[in-house]
Amino acid sequence: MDLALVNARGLVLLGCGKMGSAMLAGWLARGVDPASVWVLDPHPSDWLTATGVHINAGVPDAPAVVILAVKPQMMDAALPVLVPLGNGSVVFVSIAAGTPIAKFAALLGAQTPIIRAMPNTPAAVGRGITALIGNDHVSPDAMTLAEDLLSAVGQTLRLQDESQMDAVTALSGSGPAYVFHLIEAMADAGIQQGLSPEMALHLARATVAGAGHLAENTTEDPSQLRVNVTSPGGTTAAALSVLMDADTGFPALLSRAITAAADRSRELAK
Ligand SMILES: NC(=O)C1=CN([C@@H]2O[C@H](COP(=O)(O)OP(=O)(O)OC[C@H]3O[C@@H](n4cnc5c(N)ncnc54)[C@H](OP(=O)(O)O)[C@@H]3O)[C@@H](O)[C@H]2O)C=CC1
Ligand SMILES: O=C(O)[C@@H]1CCC=N1
Repeated sequence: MDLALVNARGLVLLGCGKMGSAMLAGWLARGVDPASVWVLDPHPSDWLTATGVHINAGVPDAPAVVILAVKPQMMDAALPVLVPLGNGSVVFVSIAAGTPIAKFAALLGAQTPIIRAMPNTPAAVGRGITALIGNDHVSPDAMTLAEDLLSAVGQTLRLQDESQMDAVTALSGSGPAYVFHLIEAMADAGIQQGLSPEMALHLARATVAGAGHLAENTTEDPSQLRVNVTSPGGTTAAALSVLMDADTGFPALLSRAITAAADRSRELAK
């Protein structure tokens, strides 16, 4: 990561809630100097205060990068304070769902380098994945800087077209919630089968975490991994006949869920 540039010119973080604090924790752990970070947030947490970053203080004239991490609905109210940094060399990186680059260009100035990014909450443990795309004013060095920052909290992936962002938001941005709900649902089903709540949650959490780790660390694709669990005529086959039902199984359900999320992302753009 180009810490020298961030540490020399500064990083401004607008909004330090769940995603902002997850990313900030990663940057500080990777050597970003707290004295080079300016955070704007109306209700700083105890954790944020203890980091030693500047909080709600005047921001530098030309920081290396500004990260926009407020809710999409708050952007109109929150952004005006940063308009003086637009139309210059300061790179803006927005992680707001559904908010197009054109909206930031309209608010910050048409010449502003703007990157739209979509991270996810496993960033809090350095295991996020962030998709990015920038406008024509983003130089290769600026894109690399944004990628370096976001790779401090996980993997990064460049998009070819901003229109892909709604699907990305629906799949990987919101996706951790689907997996957490899977854990909840598996645990509840285990309780129905007679396990204690503690044991059911323990088994469900470890199973999802272990399966995710295996899926990421093998050359076999997920469908083969599924087959590897499934003995002919056995218990897994019985479960999969329910989960793979064309009308009521996982594929149809997740298709509906991800379509709803992508549609909501498109709505937020309006
Ligand atoms: N959570 C997630 O999984 C993901 C979220 N995102 C995007 O990240 C952004 C932030 O989401 P998330 O972290 O979940 O939301 P949070 O509500 O946790 O964080 C937003 C933060 O912004 C603060 N804030 C509100 N108004 C202002 C303002 N005027 N100036 C500065 N800060 C302000 C809020 O303070 P207060 O709470 O006191 O109002 C809060 O601390 C959203 O745009 C979302 O779409 C993207 C990917 C994943
Ligand atoms: O729910 C949301 O709108 C945000 C964007 C992706 C994850 N959380």
